Amino acid sequence: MSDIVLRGRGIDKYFGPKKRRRQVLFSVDVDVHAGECLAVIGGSGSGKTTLTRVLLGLESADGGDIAYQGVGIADDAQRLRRQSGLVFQDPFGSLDPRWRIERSIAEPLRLHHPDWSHERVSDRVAEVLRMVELDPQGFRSHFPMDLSGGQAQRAAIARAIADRPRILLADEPMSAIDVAARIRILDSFQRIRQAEPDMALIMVSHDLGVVRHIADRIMVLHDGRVEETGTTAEVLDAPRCDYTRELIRAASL
Ligand SMILES: Nc1ncnc2c1ncn2[C@@H]1O[C@H](COP(=O)(O)OP(=O)(O)OP(=O)(O)O)[C@@H](O)[C@H]1O
Repeated sequence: MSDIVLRGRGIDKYFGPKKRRRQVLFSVDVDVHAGECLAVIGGSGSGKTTLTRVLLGLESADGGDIAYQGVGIADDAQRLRRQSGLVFQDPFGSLDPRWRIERSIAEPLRLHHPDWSHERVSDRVAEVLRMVELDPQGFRSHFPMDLSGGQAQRAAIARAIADRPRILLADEPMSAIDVAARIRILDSFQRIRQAEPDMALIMVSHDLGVVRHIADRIMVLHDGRVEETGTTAEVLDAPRCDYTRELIRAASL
């Protein structure tokens, strides 16, 4: 398989004050390969969000090692932050309500590439808006409040990928969006993956239909422990664990 871009070994995480400390991740091992979509699935509270935040250095781990492109993230957190994009459940939380969409997408580009001309920034904004099927002509001058939830999520995705991240984390990106609008978001992710074949996509999702559609591999978490990891077909069509079978059965109800 392709290169490992992010590797976690023995990741432990605790929450809470000293006396009531509760462990939420138990010695989790995870590899994320360049260019793949790794889906992280599991019941509510199983640790999906915590694991992905720890992997990207947004939260500290209490045990274990995480390396980005072979370098421990404790020594180089800045580089990982800069080379990762984040998409969350609520798109309006990622877009400043006072800014037009153009500015929300352009701002990180200007920050990271002070040498880029106005035209170059503007061209990249248009390019990423087209990737998520938002016509730059109209949408670049809209404010978030002018957009539907699905459009706002696609604008948030455009913002997250504008600077060509090596890793894109999408945490339940469709769960707050109407069912009818979800397909365009999935299409946007597919288009981005084609345009950026080395970018790794880590997708946290409850929706096994979405996962089957987009993921190459799946990691199943249960109460902070890895139940199984395998290709999408292995995990969804021939699960090895009872817990995975339960998740699949529940999803088909
Ligand atoms: N900041 C925090 N402080 C204390 N406990 C936390 C914090 N964040 C998460 N937890 C706890 O850690 C456990 C794992 O939470 P996490 O959000 O990672 O699970 P999840 O699988 O993403 O859940 P969901 O699918 O409901 O979003 C849960 O018991 C949660 O209550």
